[in-house]
Amino acid sequence: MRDTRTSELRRPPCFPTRKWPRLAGRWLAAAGEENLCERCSELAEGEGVGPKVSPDPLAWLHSRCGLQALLDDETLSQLVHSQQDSYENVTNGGKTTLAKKLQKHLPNCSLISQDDFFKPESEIDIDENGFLQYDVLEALNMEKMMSAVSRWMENPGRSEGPAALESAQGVPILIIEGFLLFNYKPLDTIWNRSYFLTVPYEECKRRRSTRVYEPPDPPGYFDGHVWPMYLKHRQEMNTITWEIIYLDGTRSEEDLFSQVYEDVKQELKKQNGPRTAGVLQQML
Ligand SMILES: Nc1ncnc2c1ncn2[C@@H]1O[C@H](COP(=O)(O)OP(=O)(O)O)[C@@H](O)[C@H]1O
Ligand SMILES: NC(=O)c1ccc[n+]([C@@H]2O[C@H](COP(=O)(O)O)[C@@H](O)[C@H]2O)c1
Repeated sequence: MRDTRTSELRRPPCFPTRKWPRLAGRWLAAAGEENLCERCSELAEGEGVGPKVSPDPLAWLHSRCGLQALLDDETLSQLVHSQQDSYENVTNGGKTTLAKKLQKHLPNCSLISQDDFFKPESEIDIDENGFLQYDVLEALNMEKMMSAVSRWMENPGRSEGPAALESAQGVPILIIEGFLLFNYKPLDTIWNRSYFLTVPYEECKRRRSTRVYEPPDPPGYFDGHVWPMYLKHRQEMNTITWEIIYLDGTRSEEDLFSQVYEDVKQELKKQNGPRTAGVLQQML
């Protein structure tokens, strides 16, 4: 394979720029140039490799030219997934766990969870594979979530329970946790601190497989919808200009809590007034 070839491939939008040439090179090297038919070679050099959200450029090439993929599914799957090790993912990253622990330890702290604002199943779109499209902003009633944020801003602080009375002296803090916060423009200006929990593909998939959503994930849902949507949303986050603190979600719950707790305390020392912090998970 000529070295120049990978640099000529157009990067699918779902891959981070810095990783694309290496990934493309490894895929093509693994396929072997002799395995690419003439039409696929033309496509690779001309139109670019890969549909918008597929981690599977070779299969895409062959589907475009009418041939079947020459690599069997298992080999292709291993290849594709071996590239994801360093990818961050968002679902099951430990957002809720961390956010609840912070709320417990920070005085006068309120928590809003994006998960509470999913639309009913009857309003969720379905794609051509029959997958319900839950991992998109359109699946969430974001206007309702924004109303909850506005209500907190108008009257910061917890209103419920004796704990609120005990901690009423503390600076009001609002934690918003969710898997699609930084892609929602109306929230862009409200963050005082932004955290993004990341976990590698394999760990994310493992954690997701132990979790039961309503409705439960059908077979193939993680690779067919959840992961591609995550990659797409991460790509969109490339334009964000404010500081996001990335946290390795494979660290222990205690470690993660200590780091963010200390950081929030430092932030509180610097400024007075109501604070908002976003804990963006990771997906699922
Ligand atoms: N730091 C961690 N290390 C290992 N597992 C974790 C950690 N934090 C959370 N988990 C586990 O991962 C799963 C998802 O956690 P959760 O907090 O609900 O994630 P999210 O809100 O990001 O979807 C749960 O089973 C939880 O016990
Ligand atoms: N709460 C619901 O109604 C519902 C239903 C199906 C899937 N989900 C999943 O929830 C995930 C986001 O929540 P977590 O970040 O807590 O995992 C999405 O990946 C979505 O697929 C939620």
